[in-house]
Amino acid sequence: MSDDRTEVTRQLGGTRAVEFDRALLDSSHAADPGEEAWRAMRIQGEFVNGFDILGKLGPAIAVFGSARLKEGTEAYELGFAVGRAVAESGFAVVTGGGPGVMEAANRGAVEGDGVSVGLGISLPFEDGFNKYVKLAVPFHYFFARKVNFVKYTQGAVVCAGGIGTLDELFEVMTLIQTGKVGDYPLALVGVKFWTPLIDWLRDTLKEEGTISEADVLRPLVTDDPAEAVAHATGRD
Ligand SMILES: CC(C)=CCNc1ncnc2c1ncn2[C@@H]1O[C@H](COP(=O)(O)O)[C@@H](O)[C@H]1O
Repeated sequence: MSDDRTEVTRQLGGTRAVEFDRALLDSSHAADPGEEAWRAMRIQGEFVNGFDILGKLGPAIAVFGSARLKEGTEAYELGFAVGRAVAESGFAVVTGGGPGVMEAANRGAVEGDGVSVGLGISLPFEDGFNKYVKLAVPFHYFFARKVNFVKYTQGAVVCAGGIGTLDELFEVMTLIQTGKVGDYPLALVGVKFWTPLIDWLRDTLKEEGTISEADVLRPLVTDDPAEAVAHATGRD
């Protein structure tokens, strides 16, 4: 591993940090209550570090997408085009800093001469930041990281992904629906990928009365990275 990679992996905290995080959510309450109290300080530190670094970022767009869809897939190509278009629009690209579509978007940001940011998460099986992240912000807690994603971006482009991507999409949709964030445009890239989800929201959730039409209509769904970025940046 190169020195750079060693450094970013170190920033993510290594194995010990992963064990600490599991301990936070351990419902057997085996931990010493005194230690638990100190864990709260560590969480606080994560917010302080994120706010300190990202507060100086300027206009930025979040790009969410699969950790597993690698170079050679359509999703990677789209992620790259999205990252480049975000950078060329004068916005920083903020991803989860990992592999797959996140790497593609950071790579596009570098290609577009833009600011390339990764909000990394320490995971038992992950490998540090992808090599296109130029500003690396390490997190140990998903919830602290999600606050920083939304707080420091003005909109999001969501590419094809799995559980993590859906978590990020529904986090944003919940915050919008409940008025916790105001104007935060959302664009979904990949008509074939996202249409079944939108149909399910409309045909099942809206039909059952658990969401409203506004919730269904909110995200733009497109195959065109330029259109997605114009929407997320509020320039459409
Ligand atoms: C190969 C592998 C699984 C590595 C995981 N390494 C990761 N590194 C950084 N962010 C991640 C990672 N896994 C999930 N995420 C977060 O969840 C989303 C991707 O999860 P998924 O692949 O859709 O479910 C990303 O937008 C990212 O913010």
